[in-house]
Order: sequence, then structure tokens, then C-alpha cells
Amino acid sequence: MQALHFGAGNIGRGFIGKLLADSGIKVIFADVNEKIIDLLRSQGSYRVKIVGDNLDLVEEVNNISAINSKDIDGLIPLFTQVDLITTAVGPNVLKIIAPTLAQGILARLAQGNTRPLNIIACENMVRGTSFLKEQVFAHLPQEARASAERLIGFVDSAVDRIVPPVQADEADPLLVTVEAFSEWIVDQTQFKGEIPTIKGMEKTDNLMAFVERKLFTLNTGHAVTAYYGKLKGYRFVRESIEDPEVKAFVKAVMQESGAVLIKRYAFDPQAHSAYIEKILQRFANPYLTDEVDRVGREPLRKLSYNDRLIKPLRGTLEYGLAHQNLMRAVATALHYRNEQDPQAQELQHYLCAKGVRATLQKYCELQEEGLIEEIAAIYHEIK
Ligand SMILES: NC(=O)c1ccc[n+]([C@@H]2O[C@H](COP(=O)([O-])OP(=O)(O)OC[C@H]3O[C@@H](n4cnc5c(N)ncnc54)[C@H](O)[C@@H]3O)[C@@H](O)[C@H]2O)c1
Ligand SMILES: O=P(O)(O)OC[C@@H](O)[C@@H](O)[C@H](O)[C@H](O)CO
Repeated sequence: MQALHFGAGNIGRGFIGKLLADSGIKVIFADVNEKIIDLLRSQGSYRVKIVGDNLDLVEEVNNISAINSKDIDGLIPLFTQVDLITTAVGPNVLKIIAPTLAQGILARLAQGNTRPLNIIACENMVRGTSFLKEQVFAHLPQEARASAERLIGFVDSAVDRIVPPVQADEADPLLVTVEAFSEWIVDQTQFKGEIPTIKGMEKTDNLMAFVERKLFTLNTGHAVTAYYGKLKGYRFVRESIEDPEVKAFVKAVMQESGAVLIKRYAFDPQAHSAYIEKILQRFANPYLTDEVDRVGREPLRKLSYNDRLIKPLRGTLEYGLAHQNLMRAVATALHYRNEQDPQAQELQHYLCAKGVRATLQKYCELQEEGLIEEIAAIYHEIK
């Protein structure tokens, strides 16, 4: 079996590509980073370092190749050969690769290929593959849509493994360092044809519970660790979470979002509490060098209506639950500054020009006057 994987970055190489290759699947990486592609192609392998307590393991990933995703002439024929397409490019890039996917699907259909093809977006996003499907279908002519619907499975998933950016290592530029923990859960109801056997890929018919549990616990807490840590002058996630004040705040936020999840999905409160504790330990992993700016990246995405801060906050309103810490988390995120991050720049310009209330309306799509006033008051108090 062959798979085409878009995005040879941290998660692409350190998680999804590795699981696929470990399961005997030939993985073809497609990326816009020419340097990475050249190296992957010339080496035909790369190494993954897995770190944790009493663990310092280096594993080699073989049976791979790579192509520049801008090389359309080389890329499109691959769509007729593979049985699986995965992505780890970032939520904002899905709409950029959608036209290419549509072109590839059309080539496959034109060839009369009736083998099922499954596509899985592995992004931090609720139902990211369904979003990708909408984007791809928008580029398919009407007459191709019924066949695509019948033959192409768009499978939503939840992905969890902390993989910080690659440290510059001249001796081994492809090396990725990852934590031992990993979780990849797919919606088994959305596959076409036989579900491939991939070690480490778990199947469920209740994906939303897993996606929200992960995004609104780990990623909510991670974002707060980054934004509060940045405000306190920390550079690394570990330094930030080791500050007792940050840790207490992060835990309180995760408990508030947890109350929403427990109510919505009937999770066992004790098991959820253990899940939170385990996540706090993962943030403090002494073997990972993860910067608050990576975790806080793209704050407008993180502050959007369905993402890790606002959706849990909306959940507390829906169920009449406490939300003081979530409001403070949003106010803290609004203070995020990073000159290298265009979204952080846009956020600060808008805040400066229009003020906090207009910012909450525009980017978070909040409408509740009382809530907006309370967050604005906390924002100014933090200032
Ligand atoms: N790093 C983590 O800890 C982690 C964990 C779970 C989920 N995720 C999610 O995985 C996704 C990828 O994150 P990452 O940390 O690997 O990011 P990354 O920046 O390391 O990797 C993204 C890769 O996509 C490539 N890319 C960009 N535009 C492209 C295009 N048009 N075509 C092909 N490739 C393109 C980039 O060159 C880069 O190599 C994100 O959605 C992220 O939220 C990350
Ligand atoms: O990738 P983002 O920008 O959505 O979020 C940053 C981190 O919280 C995230 O990458 C985590 O490390 C990851 O989700 C762990 O599974």
C-alpha cells in the first residue's frame, strides 16, 4: 500500500509518516520546503528521537520518498497510485492544497480507477477533513461529484503528540524529536472500502467526543501556558508550566473546559481529572524543547469561534457553568505579541485601532454584551 502525505513537518515526519511507514506503507511526502524534500528524497529515510523518562530511543523511518507539492506534473499521477492521502500542513493550508487534491481526484476518476481512496487531515481542528472535503468539492465539476462521493472517503481524525520544531542539527537535519505519548483516532464511519490496518491508528464511531476532549483540554491548556507564559517573560513551555501560578491557572482553565466536556459527552469526572494531570506532566516534559511562540502561533485561529478558547467558553454559557478562568484565558490571549507572527501582528493592530470589544466581536465572533464587557475589563486589568 502507498500513501501520499502532505506536510513533512513536525507531525508529518514525527508522527503520521512514521506510523504509516512502521505499518509497511510506502510514504511519499509532499511539501513546499525544497530543502526537506531534497533531503528526504536523497536519503530515502530519516530518524525520529523518542524522549521521556528512562527513554532515549532513536528509530529510523524507511520506505519513504518525497516530492515538491508545487511539482504538479509529478504529483498528480501519484493520486492514481495511492490508497491513502494524509495531511499535516496546518488548518490554514488545507484550502491551499484543496485545488491540487481536486485535480488529483479528477485524474484518478478519468483513469477509470474505482479503488476506494481515503483522505485524512491530521490537523488541530474540529472535523478538519470535512472542512477539506468542502474545499475540494468546490473545485470539482458537478459531474464528478457523485463518483467522488462514492469512491473517496473523507475521514475526520484527532491527533495528539507533542512534536516541537526540529532543532538545527547539521549532522542530521531531518531528525525529529517527539514525546513517547501518541494518539491518532479516526472516524471509522467515514472510510470507503476496507479500513487500512495502521499500528497506532485507533478507530471510533464517536469521534467528536475525542476531538473535543483533546482540543479543549490539551490545546486549551497549552495555549494558556503559552499566552500567560509569554506575558510573564518565559520562552519555553516547560519554564512556564513550572511556574506554580501559571500551572494553577492552566489547570483551572482546563477544569472549566472539562466541566463542559463532562456535561456534553458524559465523561467520567475522575478519568477526566486524571487526563488533565497527565497533560500537565506532558507540558513539563524536561526532554522536549518547545517554545511558547510555537504553541501560541496564529492567535487569531486560536481565538476563533470554534477553537480551543471560545468554544469551551461558549459551552460554559450553554450549560450555565463557571467560566471566570476561561474569560481570563481569552483576555490573556489578546495580549499575545510576536513580531514574527502575522496573526499576532494583525491582532495587536486591530486592538490598537478598534479596541478590545470590537476585537472580540470580529475575531471571536462573540455577541453577548455582558461577556464582552467582562473580558474587556479583565483585559484592561491585566494591562
Ligand atoms: N507539532 C505538534 O505538536 C502537533 C501535534 C498535533 C497536531 N498538530 C497539528 O499538525 C499540523 C501540522 O503541524 P506541525 O507542527 O507539523 O507544523 P509544521 O510547520 O512543522 O509542518 C507543516 C508542514 O507543512 C508544509 N506546508 C506548508 N504549506 C504547504 C503546501 N501548500 N503543500 C505542502 N506542504 C505544505 C510546511 O512546509 C511544513 O513542512 C497542524 O495542524 C498542527 O496543529 C501539531
Ligand atoms: O498546532 P497548533 O498551533 O494548533 O497548537 C499548538 C500546540 O498546542 C499543538 O501543536 C500541540 O503540541 C499538539 O496539539 C499536541 O498534540
